[in-house]
Amino acid sequence: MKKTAIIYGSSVGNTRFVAEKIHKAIPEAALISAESIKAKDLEGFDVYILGTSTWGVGQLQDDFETFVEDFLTLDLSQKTIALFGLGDQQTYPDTFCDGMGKLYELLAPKGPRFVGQWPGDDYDFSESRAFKDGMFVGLPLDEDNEPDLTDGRISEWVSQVMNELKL
Ligand SMILES: Cc1cc2nc3c(=O)[nH]c(=O)nc-3n(C[C@H](O)[C@H](O)[C@H](O)COP(=O)(O)O)c2cc1C
Repeated sequence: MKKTAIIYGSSVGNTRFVAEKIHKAIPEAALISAESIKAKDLEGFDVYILGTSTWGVGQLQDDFETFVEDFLTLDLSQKTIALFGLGDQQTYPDTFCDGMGKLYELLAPKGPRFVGQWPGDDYDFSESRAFKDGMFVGLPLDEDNEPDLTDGRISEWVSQVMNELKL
């Protein structure tokens, strides 16, 4: 398997909880908290699975915001990136998982290959910066309202990402 890092930012633990589940599905990957890592220590990885929750109104999680500034200094042109995001579609239907969308917008100009785009049919939201050209840019998860759907979504998404990585 390509050398893979799962990197997450989490304020009250939901994104960490989900990152641990993704790690269970991909145990060969390294699991890293965004608050404890410098970008230069991540240069040796081929694939980054990046997860952030959304805070404020549509903002990146705090640790992830600091991390991503540093991460953007890396050459990402030969790297592959999969995104996952935590949000609350009931309380924030107009900014659902915007943090993941913002993350995508910051990374896209650096030219990585993105995998793990995900359909929106199964969600109930009005607007999301993470929903582009009819698909989510990564996997949205809602631990506040739909925790029972998380395991199934992760399992399907990880299979999809693994298949895309073989292409
Ligand atoms: C003050 C506050 C603001 C939030 N803003 C948003 C938002 O704009 N969009 C969204 O989808 N979720 C929003 N959320 C929901 C969180 O992203 C969600 O609870 C998430 O699971 C938290 O993950 P974490 O514990 O990993 O940080 C907000 C939650 C709080 C408490």
